[in-house]
Amino acid sequence: MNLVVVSNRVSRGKPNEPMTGGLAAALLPVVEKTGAIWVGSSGRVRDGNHKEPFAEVEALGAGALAMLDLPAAHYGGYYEGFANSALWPAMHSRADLIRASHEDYTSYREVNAFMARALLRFRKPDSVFWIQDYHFLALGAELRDLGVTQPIGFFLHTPWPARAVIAGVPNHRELIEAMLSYDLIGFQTDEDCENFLSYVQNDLEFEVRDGVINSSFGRTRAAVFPIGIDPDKFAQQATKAMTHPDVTRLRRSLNGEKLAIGVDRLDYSKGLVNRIKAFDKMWSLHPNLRRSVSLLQIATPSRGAIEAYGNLASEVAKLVTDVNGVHGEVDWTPIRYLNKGFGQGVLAGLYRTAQVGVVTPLQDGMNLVAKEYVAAQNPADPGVLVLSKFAGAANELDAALLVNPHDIDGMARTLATALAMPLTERRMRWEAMMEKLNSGTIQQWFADFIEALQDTHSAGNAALPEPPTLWPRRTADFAARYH
Ligand SMILES: O=P(O)(O)OC[C@H]1O[C@H](O[C@H]2O[C@H](CO)[C@@H](O)[C@H](O)[C@H]2O)[C@H](O)[C@@H](O)[C@@H]1O
Ligand SMILES: O=c1ccn([C@@H]2O[C@H](COP(=O)(O)OP(=O)(O)O)[C@@H](O)[C@H]2O)c(=O)[nH]1
Repeated sequence: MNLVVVSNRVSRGKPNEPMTGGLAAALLPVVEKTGAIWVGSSGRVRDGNHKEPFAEVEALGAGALAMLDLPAAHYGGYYEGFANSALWPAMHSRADLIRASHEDYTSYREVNAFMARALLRFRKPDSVFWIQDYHFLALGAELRDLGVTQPIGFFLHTPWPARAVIAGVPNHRELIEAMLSYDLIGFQTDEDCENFLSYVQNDLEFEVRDGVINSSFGRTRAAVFPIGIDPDKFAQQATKAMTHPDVTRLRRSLNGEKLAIGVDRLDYSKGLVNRIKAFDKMWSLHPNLRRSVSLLQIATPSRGAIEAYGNLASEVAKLVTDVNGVHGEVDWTPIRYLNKGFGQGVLAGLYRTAQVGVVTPLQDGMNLVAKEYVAAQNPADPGVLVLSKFAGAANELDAALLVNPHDIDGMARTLATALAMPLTERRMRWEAMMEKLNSGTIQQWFADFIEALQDTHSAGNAALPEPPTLWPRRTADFAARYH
C-alpha cells in the first residue's frame, strides 16, 4: 500500500517549533512512522494558470512531505473565505458567524480541483488516499472525476453540526453530495456521525443502513474514529522538560503558588472569554484563592486575517487586562497571558507544572490539549483536568471534572473544587483517564481507519457490478477548467 495523506496544514517536524493545531500534531508521527506521503499547503501562493502544480518534496522520517503552492487567485477565498468563514463556524454550530460569498465557494472548489490534479503525481496502482478535514470536502469527487478508482477515505477533525446549522452553509447540498464519493468518512464522535447521517437521510433522502449510505454516487460508510495521542511520548517529554529553562523559570516564579493552565488557538470555539470570566468569578467568590492560584493562558494567534478572530483577540486581551486590574496586586498577576506558541517539548513541562488543566471549548472536534495535559502528569501527584462536556475528548475523558462552558458560575465552583481535590481522588481520576489514552492512541487511530477504509473499498467493489458508472461527474464545470 502507498498511503497518500492530504491536509491543508502540514508540519515539517521541527522539534522546537509549535504545532499549528491538533491535525498537524496528530498526523506528524503517523507519517514519520508509516512512510506515507503527506501532501498539503506550503503556506505560499503562486500566480499563473497552475496547470503544473509546484510541490517542494522533502523527507519526513520514513515518509515524505510534499508542500504545494496553492493558486494565488483562490487562496484567500478558499482558506479565510469558505473554509474558515463558512464551514468552520457552521461545524462549530456558530451559524451567526457564517460569512460566505459565492466567489469564496468558487475558490474553495477551485482549490479542491487543483489539489486533485496535484495528487495524480503521487498516485500509484496500490495507492490509498486519505483526505483530512473540512478544507477538502469535495476532493474525493474531484479525484473520481479524474478517474481515480483507488480507496479514498476522509476524516473530519471538527464536529459535524445539527441539520439546521449545516443548512446555513451556501451550496451545502452540492458539497455533501460530493462527499459521497468517499469510500469511508470518519468522525470524532457518535454525535457527529449521527448528525451527518441524519442530513443524508432526511435532506438528501438516501438510504442509510448500519452506517452505510447507498446513493447514486456510490456506497459510503460513515463511522467513528476518535483521534488520540502518543501518551508514552508525552510522558517522556514532560519528565525531560522539567529542566528546560522556560519550565524552571515558571516554577521559580510561582513561589509555591498553584497554577492552572490553558493552551488554545485564539479561536472563538475555544471558550476563552467564558473561561476568563469563570476565573474572575472564582477569585471574587473565594478571595482566599487570590495570590494562591494563577492562570497561565497560552493563546496562540490563529487565522488573524478573519474579522471574527481579530474581534476575539481584542475582546480577550481587554478582558484579561480588566481581570488583572481588579484582582492583581503590586507583586501578583492573576492571569499570565501569552500570544505565542511553544514546542511540544516545552509545553509538556508546562502542563506538568500546572495543578489544573483548563480545557473549556464551546465546541471542539476532539481537543488534543486535554489528552496531552493528562499524559504529561506526574503519576505520583497528578493534576486535575477541568474539561468542557462539548469537547470530543469528553467522551473518553469522562473521569475529568466535566463542565458546561456556558455556565460561568458552575465553572468557577468546579475550578475551586479542582484546586482542593485530595491526592487519592486525583490519582483515581488520572488512572482512569490514562487507561483510555493508552487504549486509543494515535497509532491505533491510524491503523483502525486504514483497515476500515480498505475493507469498505473492497466490500463496495464487490457489491457494485460496474464501478465507473457510479462516479458521475458532479463538478463538470470545475473539472473542465483543468483537465
Ligand atoms: O490550520 P489552522 O487553520 O491554523 O488551524 C489549526 C487546526 O485546527 C483544527 O484542528 C482540529 O483537529 C484536532 C485534531 O483532530 C482536534 O483535536 C480539534 O478539535 C480540531 O479543531 C482544524 O480542524 C485543523 O484542520 C487545523 O489545521
Ligand atoms: O504553543 C502551542 C500550543 C499548542 N500546540 C499544539 O497544538 C495542538 C492543538 O490541538 P487541539 O486539538 O487541542 O486544538 P486545535 O488547535 O487543533 O483546534 C496540540 O497538539 C498542542 O500540543 C503546540 O504545539 N504549541
